[in-house]
Amino acid sequence: MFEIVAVRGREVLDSRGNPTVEAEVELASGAVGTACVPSGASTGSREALEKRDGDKSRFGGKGVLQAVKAINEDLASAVMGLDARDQAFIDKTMRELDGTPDKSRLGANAILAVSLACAKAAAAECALPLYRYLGGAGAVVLPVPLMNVINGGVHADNSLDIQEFMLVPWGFDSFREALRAGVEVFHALKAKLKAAHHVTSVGDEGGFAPNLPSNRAALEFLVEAIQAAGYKPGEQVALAIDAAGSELFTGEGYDLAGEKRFGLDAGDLVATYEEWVRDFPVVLIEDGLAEGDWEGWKLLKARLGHRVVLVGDDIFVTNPALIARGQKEDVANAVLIKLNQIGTLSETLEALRLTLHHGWKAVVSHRSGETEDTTIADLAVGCACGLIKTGSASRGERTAKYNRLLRIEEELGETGRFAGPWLFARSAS
Ligand SMILES: O=C(O)[C@@H](CO)OP(=O)(O)O
Ligand SMILES: [Mg+2]
Repeated sequence: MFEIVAVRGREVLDSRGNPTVEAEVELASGAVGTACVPSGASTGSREALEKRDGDKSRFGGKGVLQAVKAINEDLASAVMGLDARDQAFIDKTMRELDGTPDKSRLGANAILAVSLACAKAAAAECALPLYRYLGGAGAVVLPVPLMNVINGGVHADNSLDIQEFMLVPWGFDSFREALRAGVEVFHALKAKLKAAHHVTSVGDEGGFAPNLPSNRAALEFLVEAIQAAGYKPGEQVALAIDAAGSELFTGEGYDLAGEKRFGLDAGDLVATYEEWVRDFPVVLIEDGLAEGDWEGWKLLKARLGHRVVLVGDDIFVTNPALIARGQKEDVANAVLIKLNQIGTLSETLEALRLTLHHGWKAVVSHRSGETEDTTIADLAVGCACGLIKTGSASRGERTAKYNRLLRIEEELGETGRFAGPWLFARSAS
């Protein structure tokens, strides 16, 4: 009954109003799995390739009809008849059919959509929720949400250099309470920004996008908002940033243009982060440096690795080979996990295994261009990694993931465990 009998692709829209790919996989039993793929703006150069039509007469060239065609023709005939539970074999078959290292012939967007739809169809046929299908009996850990409440960089039209300022509501007993605290801080932040005559329109991931005079000002606002909402900064709600270092790098140095600081070297930037970590409850820094600056990353790890979670996004692009190199060269202690950076579920699971087995942390992540698809919520619970990054609580494509986690927590009942307390305890020790 797990035999794949039909595969359909279609062009749908993402949260930025750009086209993206959806796939449906149908099994002999009639069970159907549907998956949409997201799309990034601050992409790593070594990410698997998202295929776009380039035909300017449709969506300014961003259409995905070629990827849809690849699903309906090439991928459909390759996976038809296979057992949907054989995820690794299905993904290997699609990879080999594509034949390129970056999945550029058929498109990583096409391949990932089919890969995820297979898993969802198989889970449905097993009558299991996706997180249980992926993670088995141990899938009981609810992740700490990294809530991006101030947007800058390429995700917003403002002067902030740092792409994401996030809340880390970890000092709570349940995901529900942690999310509530994050949302209350979000509202307190809005009131504070308004009172200071800043705009409260939101960026791509639903965080506010004010024109603050400096990155420190953003951190100050956040600490004040945590207090105004009645929480203890650091202990209950900590802070995190994604500097998106590759976007700050000009080829010669790093620019914090909003602060009028230009041509910084890695040492200057690391010193700046050290000051922020000293003065604010910043517990996690993602992409502190550019993807090619491995020496800079080593410096960052040596200086802050003992007390801060240092997450590699563009530098690793969810690629097992790059993660292995990063572990060998000791450049970070955590990895951002994005399904569409690598392009299949199996390779994503391999990246997760490699990361967690090495004692590093993994953060399952959305993209800045998202859809209503909630796969990452189930993946975060399924792999029990304890951390998810999926934006703020003011846009439907982000709340879809949070709401899915609320439902999973309810379903798990007393057996569910929120990761916050042990993450906090480990960082405090
Ligand atoms: O840099 C990031 O981590 C992501 C998601 O927040 O952004 P994008 O999807 O634009 O790469
Ligand atoms: Mg990032």
